[in-house]
Amino acid sequence: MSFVSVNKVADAEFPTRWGTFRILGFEGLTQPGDPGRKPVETAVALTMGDLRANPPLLRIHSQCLTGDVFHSLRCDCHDQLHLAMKMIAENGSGILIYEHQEGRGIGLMAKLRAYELQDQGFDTIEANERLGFRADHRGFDLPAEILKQLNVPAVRLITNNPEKIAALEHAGIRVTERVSAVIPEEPTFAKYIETKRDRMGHLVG
Ligand SMILES: Nc1nc2c(ncn2[C@@H]2O[C@H](COP(=O)(O)OP(=O)(O)OP(=O)(O)O)[C@@H](O)[C@H]2O)c(=O)[nH]1
Ligand SMILES: [Zn+2]
Repeated sequence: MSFVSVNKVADAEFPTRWGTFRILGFEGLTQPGDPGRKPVETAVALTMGDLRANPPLLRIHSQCLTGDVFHSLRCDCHDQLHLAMKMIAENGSGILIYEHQEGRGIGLMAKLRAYELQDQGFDTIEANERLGFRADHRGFDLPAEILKQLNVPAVRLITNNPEKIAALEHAGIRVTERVSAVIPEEPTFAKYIETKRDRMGHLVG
């Protein structure tokens, strides 16, 4: 287990365009000596409604400053984030965990350098590899610990990424259903989606 402890540090009302959530702040203290990990990792959970009746809808969203804030059309992140919030609000309950794993965990500056390489014709995986990274540096143990704190043993996961399902199951959270998170494609991110489908096994198209 990579976390010594995970603590809820805040719980407040959170009105949004799609409805009123609660916003919860979590701090996870990582195992000392865990290479490449910050001593404390944080994540935010937006929750709505009763989380215990059925396996709730869950979205784990990885930070994408360029998509989430600037609505970049290099990727589908912005629309996926808002689709998930809308789905949860329409369902009346669910959880969105927002993790600071910018650029699939390589960080913002490295992601921008990967953009430069993509502009030269490399796909997202090749660009990461040329910078000395793997295709994906994320782990999903913090969201799994947060779910345990929330007494949520099983979820209906909003994702196209089978790795997220495997990671949650491995961490002891049952995924009873996958809910698709496909966004209408823009020409500017067609190659991004194609690489996810053809090289990363994402369930799109
Ligand atoms: N390294 C890198 N990361 C990117 C790039 N574009 C977006 N990202 C990051 O990719 C992450 C989102 O991952 P995706 O592969 O789009 O989707 P996913 O979360 O694995 O799967 P879904 O649940 O289906 O959305 C965010 O952390 C983004 O910052 C890129 O060009 N290079
Ligand atoms: Zn993005």
